[in-house]
Amino acid sequence: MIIGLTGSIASGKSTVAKMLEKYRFPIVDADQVARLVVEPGEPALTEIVAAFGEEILLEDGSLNRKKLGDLIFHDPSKRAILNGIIHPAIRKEMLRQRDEWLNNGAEVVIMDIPLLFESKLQHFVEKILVVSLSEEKQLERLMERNQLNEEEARARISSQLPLSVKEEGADAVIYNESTLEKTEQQLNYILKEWGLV
Ligand SMILES: CC(C)(COP(=O)(O)OP(=O)(O)OC[C@H]1O[C@@H](n2cnc3c(N)ncnc32)[C@H](O)[C@@H]1O)[C@@H](O)C(=O)NCCC(=O)NCCS
Ligand SMILES: Nc1ncnc2c1ncn2[C@@H]1O[C@H](COP(=O)(O)OP(=O)(O)OP(=O)(O)O)[C@@H](O)[C@H]1O
Repeated sequence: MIIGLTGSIASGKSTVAKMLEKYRFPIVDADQVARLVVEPGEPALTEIVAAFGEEILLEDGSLNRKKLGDLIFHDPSKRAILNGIIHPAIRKEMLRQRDEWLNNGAEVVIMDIPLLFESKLQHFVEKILVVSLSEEKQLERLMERNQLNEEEARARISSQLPLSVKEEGADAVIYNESTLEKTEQQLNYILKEWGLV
């Protein structure tokens, strides 16, 4: 079974993915793949420089992620340009990793895809698990984790679809509002319901 794990920025996908590792389910992580495909020498990085200029690189030739983030989270047209360059490469590598796990005999593969709904990738997966929380808590955790001010954090949140829309498209929802123990209990319940543990 292919499970799509999604949510919104800082809703707790990586936290839930870590809990899933305990069950030894293989995980394909879109954020990790997104870093791989922009390493120096990769064609996507060359295209990013062509679109955003040399000043998007750090002195060592690697991508200045902070600078690119500041640009694309404040400007939908720049975000669309970046997505157009990078998403095809991310998708290709994610499917390659998924197929590698399946060919090696995995029965369950978790695909952690933050933009599953925004990029209309529902057909990639058989079940969709959404990690949700209140916007208040999301803002608090995002500001804390990324050391952002409120305006920067709100720009990132509003560059994605509202969690209410994602919950409607989910097969199951985890509310990651309070303790990690409560989150893990919900996860265990869902895995049992789906016959996976
Ligand atoms: C803009 C970049 C360089 C900022 O890097 P940074 O290290 O600050 O953030 P990181 O990559 O850890 O992403 C954090 C979160 O931001 C959100 N996010 C990232 N890119 C986007 C996007 N294009 N649109 C909306 N939300 C996004 C996701 O929730 C993601 O989990 C980076 O996010 C990026 O390359 N984005 C484009 C690729 C992409 O769409 N990734 C999302 C998963 S497919
Ligand atoms: N139940 C919880 N209680 C307290 N802190 C939490 C809880 N769940 C997650 N966090 C913290 O909130 C932050 C966001 O969680 P996490 O990194 O798992 O989100 P994410 O959805 O993977 O984010 P992104 O989309 O940015 O990759 C992290 O700093 C994490 O440690």
